[in-house]
Amino acid sequence: IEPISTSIAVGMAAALTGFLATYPNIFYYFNECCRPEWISLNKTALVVGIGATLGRTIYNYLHESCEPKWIALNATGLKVDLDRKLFGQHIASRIILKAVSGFMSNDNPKKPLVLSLHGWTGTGKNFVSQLIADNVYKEGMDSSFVHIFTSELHFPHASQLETYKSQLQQWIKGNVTNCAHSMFIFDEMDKMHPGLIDSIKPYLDYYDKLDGVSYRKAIFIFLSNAGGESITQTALDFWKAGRDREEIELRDLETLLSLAVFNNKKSGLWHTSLIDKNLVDFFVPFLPLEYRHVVQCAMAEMIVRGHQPDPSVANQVARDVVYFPKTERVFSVKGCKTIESKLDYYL
Ligand SMILES: Nc1ncnc2c1ncn2[C@@H]1O[C@H](COP(=O)(O)OP(=O)(O)OP(=O)(O)O)[C@@H](O)[C@H]1O
Repeated sequence: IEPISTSIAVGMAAALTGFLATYPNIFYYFNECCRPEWISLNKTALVVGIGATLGRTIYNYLHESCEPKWIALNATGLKVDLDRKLFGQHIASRIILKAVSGFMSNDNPKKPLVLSLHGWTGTGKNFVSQLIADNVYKEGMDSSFVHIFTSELHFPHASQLETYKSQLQQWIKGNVTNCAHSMFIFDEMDKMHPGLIDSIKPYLDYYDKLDGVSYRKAIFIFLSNAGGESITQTALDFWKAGRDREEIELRDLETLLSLAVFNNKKSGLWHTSLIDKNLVDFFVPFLPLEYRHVVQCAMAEMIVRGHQPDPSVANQVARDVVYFPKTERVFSVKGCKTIESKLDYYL
């Protein structure tokens, strides 16, 4: 390299850079990104963009959506919950686990899952619905995809039947459109107007789509006391015969249940075609609860409240409960329903 020309070249480059530095606009003329006000504008846009993306990510992470992250069956969890938390319901426990696991593992069900839970008051029908919700939805009963209807609360006036019908249909359609894996619980189903039950019938059927909406991944749970008396009679017959309650099988109750529920003209269910169209997948009987189950409920409640479970307190609570029939005093009149409040008195 020739030293004189190199020095001249370096000197000229330095002079040109110095000249350009005193006239920044010349550079901006060719490269507009570097103008200071644009730099600050771009910086602001960048910060806003990153903020928005981050915000959206955090929102999606924390806010429940109709995604597998939020909705997926924990089959082991459901089994454990049914085994450990639900007392005295061996038939219901078995059917529920089989029905829910089978349905949730099917990617392409032909129809929604429809369960009809029957039995005496306080025997665990609402409780089981909660256990199902807890093991399907991350948010459990608080999930925005779990919906509860109570006949007397939501549909109190028979005169407004037509309004209720269209509201209920819109509500179901809207929610299933929003999330196919929605769950609908209808409490006091036997008190629901037959016309209203009929209005939801299309959603329970084997349709691929209705008005562009598929209902096949939804879960419908109907709760009622219908059939409770005949279930109780069977349990009492077993007790009188000295037979173990766990020996009672679904087939011992099925016929009785259908006769009691579907031949009972006072029952809302009887008037509907839900039954003869076979839209209910499983009829689930709940047995009346005995003294020992009430003790178990009291013990469980103590644990829930963070107390050391005390058998003597649990027995005191169970002794305070009313049992029927009057002579035998085998089954708790209110099941485990009042145990929670009774416990306040003893703790
Ligand atoms: N079989 C059971 N095992 C454990 N706990 C139970 C059982 N049955 C009832 N309980 C307890 O009693 C409470 C009330 O029961 P639940 O509401 O499930 O009764 P239900 O059968 O739905 O009654 P109803 O027909 O009057 O609505 C539950 O929240 C639960 O704590």
